[in-house]
Amino acid sequence: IDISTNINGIKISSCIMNASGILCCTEKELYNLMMSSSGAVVTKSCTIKPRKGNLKPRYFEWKGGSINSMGLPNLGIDFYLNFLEKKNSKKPFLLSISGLSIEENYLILRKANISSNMNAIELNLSCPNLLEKDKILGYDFSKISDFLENLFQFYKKPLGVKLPPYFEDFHFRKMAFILNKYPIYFVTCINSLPNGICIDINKESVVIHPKKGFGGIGGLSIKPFALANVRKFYTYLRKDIPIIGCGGICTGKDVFEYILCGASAVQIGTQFLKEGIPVFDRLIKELITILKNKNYSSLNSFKGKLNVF
Ligand SMILES: C=Cc1c(C(=O)O)[nH]c(=O)[nH]c1=O
Repeated sequence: IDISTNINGIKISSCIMNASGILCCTEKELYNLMMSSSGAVVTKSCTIKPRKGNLKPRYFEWKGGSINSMGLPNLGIDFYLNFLEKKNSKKPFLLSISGLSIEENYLILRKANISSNMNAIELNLSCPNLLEKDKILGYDFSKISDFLENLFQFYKKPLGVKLPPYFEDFHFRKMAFILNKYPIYFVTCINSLPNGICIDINKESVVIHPKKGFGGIGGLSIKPFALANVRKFYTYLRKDIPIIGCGGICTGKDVFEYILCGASAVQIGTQFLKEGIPVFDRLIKELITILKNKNYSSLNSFKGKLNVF
């Protein structure tokens, strides 16, 4: 049973990897991922300078998943480029970047343009936890269009994008139309659902400190929306743009559902934080059991073949 995948030439031994942001910020975390069964290593979205992130509590788990307003804590682009230079592993690395402004993204990309050891950039267009005033870039179609137009003038290396969830067909068509104009290496759907709140009824309060308790929702409860985003982009994107699914994956069955919707690989966020490194071996085992029972030999046997009535 082959559960490897190929993202535009990047061969990934197992289609299951970590999601950006989860246990992938420090040298130790990146090393652990590099040595794990995660098919690739996705780094914490980085900025030009190190950031401490938001005040705590900034993460909370509930039965439906997680809420976070981390505020982009990371060690800065130079740390991640340096880690990539000195790593001695063949495992693919996706370097996630999330500048606080278009200009900062250009600065970071110019630095990344020099590095040879990363397999691709995952350009985060969907951080939901910046200041109230900041819109989610992924929802500003004209800004994105201009940004990508300028970006691809100078950035010629593999680059994919991480998108926020969309909910209307028009938005999927609009975003796919923009992305289809560029050499986009992959699309990761979705980032957390923006600006939810979770409540503690004993304290009669919100559960996280930043932004009056509003934060990105991840985990189990967002899976239906994430599957829908994968399916929509699988329908509207150029066939040569692979999709990486992300959102609420807890079991091998969930992984199967994403591939059925058209994903070529998946990323594990909240469940990875809950379970740690062993989550990858468990999901691989569960997925292989499902493929065996269904007599499928590889992902291509069923990828995108979701039946509709
Ligand atoms: C990069 C910042 C992000 C963060 C964060 O650092 O607050 N949380 C998310 O759920 N998604 C993000 O993209």
